[in-house]
Amino acid sequence: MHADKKRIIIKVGTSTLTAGTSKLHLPQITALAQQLAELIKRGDQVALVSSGAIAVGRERLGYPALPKSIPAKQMLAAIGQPRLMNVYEQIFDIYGLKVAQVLLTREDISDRKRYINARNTLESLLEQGVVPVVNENDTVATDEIRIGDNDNLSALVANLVEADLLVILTDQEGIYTANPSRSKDAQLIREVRGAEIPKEIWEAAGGSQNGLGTGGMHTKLQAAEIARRSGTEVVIASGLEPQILQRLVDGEALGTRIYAVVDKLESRKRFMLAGAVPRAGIRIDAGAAAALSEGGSLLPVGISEAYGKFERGDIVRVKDPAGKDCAIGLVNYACEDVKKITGKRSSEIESLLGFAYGDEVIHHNNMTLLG
Ligand SMILES: Nc1ncnc2c1ncn2[C@@H]1O[C@H](COP(=O)(O)OP(=O)(O)O)[C@@H](O)[C@H]1O
Ligand SMILES: N[C@@H](CCC(=O)OP(=O)(O)O)C(=O)O
Repeated sequence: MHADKKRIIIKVGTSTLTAGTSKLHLPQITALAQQLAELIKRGDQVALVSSGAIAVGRERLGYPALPKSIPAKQMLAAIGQPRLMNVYEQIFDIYGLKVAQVLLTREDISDRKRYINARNTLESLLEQGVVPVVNENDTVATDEIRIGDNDNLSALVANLVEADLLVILTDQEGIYTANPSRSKDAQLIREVRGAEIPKEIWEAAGGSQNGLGTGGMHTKLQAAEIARRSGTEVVIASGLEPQILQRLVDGEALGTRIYAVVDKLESRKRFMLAGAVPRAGIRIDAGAAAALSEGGSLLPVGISEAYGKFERGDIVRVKDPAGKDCAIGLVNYACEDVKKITGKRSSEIESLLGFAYGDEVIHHNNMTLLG
C-alpha cells in the first residue's frame, strides 16, 4: 500500500455505461474495470455506485423510452439489476476483481441500526479489496423512502464510508456555464472552492437532456454539496475520457473539481458529537483507555460499566477511569447487551447473548478520540 492510499467512490451514470446508446456498452465497462483494478493495485479502496438497472431492463424488454411512472421504473430495474451485476461479475473477473452487490434506500442511511449495518458491511468489503457495486434498491424504493437519483446516493455512500474522493462520471467533461447540449458558448467550470457554491453555478446546472439519465447536472451538484460538507473532495468528469480515473488521481486537471469545505476527521467528530445519546455511555478501565489511544477498538473486556439507554447503532460517549470523555463512537450492542458482556472476553459474546455482531463493542473505524 502506498502512503497516500485513498478511499474513492466512483459514480457511473447510465449515459456512460451505455456510451449514449440504448444498450450497455461492454467496452466502456471493461475500461472501467481495468481502471478500478489499477487503483486497487496501488492500494486504494474503491466502491462503485452504478446506475444502469433501468437501462438494462429497457434493453431486455425493448422498452422504447425512460418511463415516468415509478412502478414501471421499478419493474425495469428489477429486470435489469441482476443482468447488470452479472456483467460486472464477469468483466471485473478478467482483472481479478471480486464484486459485491449493495442495494440501499434512504431508510438504510437514516435508520441508526441499518446505518451501522450498511457501514460495517461496506467497511468489510473495502478492507477485503472487494468492489461494492452500489445502486438504489429501486424495486422497493417508493416515493417516501427513495433517494431518487444515484448522484445523491453516491454522496451518501461517500459520507457513510468517509471517502477521500468522489468521482462522478458522466457524458460531459464537467459542469459548464450552461448546458453544453444547448449552448455552444458554454465554458467548462474547472474548480469550485469556498464556503458556498456560487448561485450562478447552481443556476447553470440543469436537468438531464439525453433521455437516459436521472437528474442531470443539478443532482450532481447537490451530491457535491453533501460530499464536500462531510470532507470529501468531488470531481465531475467525463466517463468517456480514456484512463480518466488514473489521470484524476495523479492530479491531472480534468473535469470540475469541487473542494471539500471541512476536514474529514473534524466532520466525523462534529457528526458524532451532534448525535450522541444524552445521559448514556460506557465507562472503561485504564487498559482499554490505553488501547483506544493507540488506535484499538473497544472490547467488552475493557468495559467497567454501561449506563443510560442506548441501542445498537447509537452514538455514545466513552469515559476513562478518571470520568473524562475520551472517545465517542457508534456502538455495536444495545446497553442491556453491553451490561451482560461487561468485563468478558469477546469469544464469550455469542454464548452470553445468543448472537454476536462482532468482537468489538465499538470498532475503531466507528470511533473518534476526544482530546
Ligand atoms: N451546466 C451543465 N453542464 C453540463 N451538463 C449539463 C448542464 N446542465 C445540464 N446538463 C445535462 O446533464 C447531463 C448529464 O446528466 P445525466 O443525463 O443525469 O447523466 P448520468 O446518466 O451520467 O447521471 C448532460 O448530458 C447535460 O445534458
Ligand atoms: N437506480 C437507477 C439509476 C438512477 C439514476 O440516478 O441514473 P443516472 O442519472 O444515470 O445516474 C438505475 O439503476 O437505473
